[in-house]
Amino acid sequence: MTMEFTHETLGQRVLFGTGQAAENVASELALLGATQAMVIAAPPERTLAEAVTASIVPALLWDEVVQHVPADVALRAREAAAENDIDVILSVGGGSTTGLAKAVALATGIPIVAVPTTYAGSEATNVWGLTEDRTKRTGVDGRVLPRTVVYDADLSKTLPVGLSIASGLNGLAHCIDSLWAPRTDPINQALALEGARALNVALRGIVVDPDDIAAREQALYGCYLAAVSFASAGSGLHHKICHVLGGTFDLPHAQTHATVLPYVLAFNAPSIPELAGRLAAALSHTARTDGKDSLNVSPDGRSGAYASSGPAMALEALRDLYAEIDAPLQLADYGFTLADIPEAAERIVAATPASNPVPVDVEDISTLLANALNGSIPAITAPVAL
Ligand SMILES: NC(=O)C1=CN([C@@H]2O[C@H](COP(=O)(O)OP(=O)(O)OC[C@H]3O[C@@H](n4cnc5c(N)ncnc54)[C@H](O)[C@@H]3O)[C@@H](O)[C@H]2O)C=CC1
Ligand SMILES: O=C(O)/C=C\C(=O)CC(=O)O
Repeated sequence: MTMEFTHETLGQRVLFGTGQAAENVASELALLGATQAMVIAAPPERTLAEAVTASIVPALLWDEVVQHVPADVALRAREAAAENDIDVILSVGGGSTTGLAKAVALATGIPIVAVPTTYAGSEATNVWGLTEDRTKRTGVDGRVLPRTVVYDADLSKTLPVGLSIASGLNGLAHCIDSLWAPRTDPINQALALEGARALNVALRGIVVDPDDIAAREQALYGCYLAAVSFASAGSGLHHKICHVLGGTFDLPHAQTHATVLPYVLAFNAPSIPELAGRLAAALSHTARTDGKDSLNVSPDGRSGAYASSGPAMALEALRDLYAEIDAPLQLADYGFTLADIPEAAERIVAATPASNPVPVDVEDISTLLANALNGSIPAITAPVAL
């Protein structure tokens, strides 16, 4: 099989160290020559933000953070940045906080130093999102890619287990969607599969002991790889579904990603059997912690022990993980209703990339959403042609 692709790697500094966020933030701000910072942190993350900003330059604290970044919230933050001569934005929080920092950077070009406290991964992408008139718009712009990411596993220890699981599955969704997204290639697939392996190990560890720092570190490592693969491969069907559910129906981001993922995998996996086999290996509960494949799958996934049954194995492995970590399974739990399906399906089909490995129509998406509404993941029954 020949290989031909164009791959772009984003330039970013990553400082990874448990218990080292304050020190790393101070040194990164000094490196940027910052004189006046805007520290964006939502009220619940204020204590975390104070801990990591104890020894930095003068700072304006901004705490109006709203999920999916409503346009009016972004406007107020941009005005505050301009009025206060801000020359660096420091975000301390989840994807919503990073997202607001990106909205300011998009308009001003001010560099961001991101300190993530969830596993959403926004800190490692050049993707921005803004919501207005019940519609979430996303775009790609180099100005929003944080200059530096400071990862510190201590900061996610306070994330409740349920949210840790949902957020980690948001990361896993980046990995899985990257296997078929518009710019998928062997490099971002490799990053995505290693990200999936790390997140699988991490989430199983966090449910057993939320204070397990090694598991929290694996989660951050996995979510970074997930985000890098997603930024490179682009938004596939899964992200398009979640953007409609979040932007138009205001469903919670991480929980929506977590809930929808198995349904999208069941839909697309039969069309990517080799990659699905490698995904099954990555998600195996016997996956090795040293990153080496514990199952017999060849580099191109074709001649492995179960490449021919890869799609069913991948779905089974994902279900096994979901059962073990008590993952969310139905959209009804988050306010989505049967009456919402027609509008959602129309919007999703209009947004889905033509490159999706399975063509989608309104009927397919309505069925997928109806299954996700009530928590019935379809089995993969169709024979897979190799
Ligand atoms: N542009 C991109 O590449 C990406 C953007 N996003 C965006 O990020 C947003 C969702 O981000 P999430 O992180 O899922 O949610 P979030 O940032 O809204 O946080 C969820 C909740 O967790 C709390 N929280 C955060 N860190 C905590 C901690 N360490 N301890 C205790 N509580 C904590 C927050 O206060 C909030 O109540 C969405 O708007 C989504 O569109 C998400 C992924 C990628
Ligand atoms: O859906 C995701 O997890 C990734 C991208 C976005 O959420 C886009 C955004 O709103 O920032």
